[in-house]
Amino acid sequence: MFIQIIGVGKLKEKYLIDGIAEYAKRLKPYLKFEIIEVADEKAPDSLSEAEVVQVKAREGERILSQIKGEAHVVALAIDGKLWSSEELARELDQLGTYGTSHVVFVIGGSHGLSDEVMRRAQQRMSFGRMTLPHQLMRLVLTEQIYRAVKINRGEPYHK
Ligand SMILES: C[S@@+](CC[C@H](N)C(=O)[O-])C[C@H]1O[C@@H](n2cnc3c(N)ncnc32)[C@H](O)[C@@H]1O
Repeated sequence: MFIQIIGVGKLKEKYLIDGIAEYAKRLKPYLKFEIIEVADEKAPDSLSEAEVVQVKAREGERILSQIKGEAHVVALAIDGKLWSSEELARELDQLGTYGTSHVVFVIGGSHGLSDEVMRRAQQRMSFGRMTLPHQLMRLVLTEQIYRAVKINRGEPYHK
């Protein structure tokens, strides 16, 4: 299986870069894994509602331009469906079983994902009702993908 994560903005914090690199390395024997960073839209801190929609739309265009037609897209959204680690593992397993070999997880920028990206997504996954910084979300998601792989292979990992 080929799994991609698309995130907005360049990762800056060393601890996040190192953490993601560690899980990417652990994933390597099991599947093809890639993180794509699209540019974030430079904007002042205080924006009107219309400006926020515009920022999300521009970032959304960049995200959509990176998604291949056949890819199964999972958008990360606070109000999405809550999945346990076992459910994520099962979803990936089922997708693979029924012929979907390319899964793209999409994480929004600081204002979230555009409606266009949400419409492209086949599924919306929530990590709970708390808002996580989008860059930290990349690390948490990468670890959960690794956990899912270990669950599906029945291999030992942290409980
Ligand atoms: C800082 S959050 C954006 C917050 C924005 N107000 C919103 O409601 O989407 C940036 C991105 O991180 C992801 N994210 C943050 N917390 C999440 C959570 N608890 N579950 C799923 N995704 C989350 C989402 O993709 C979100 O678009």
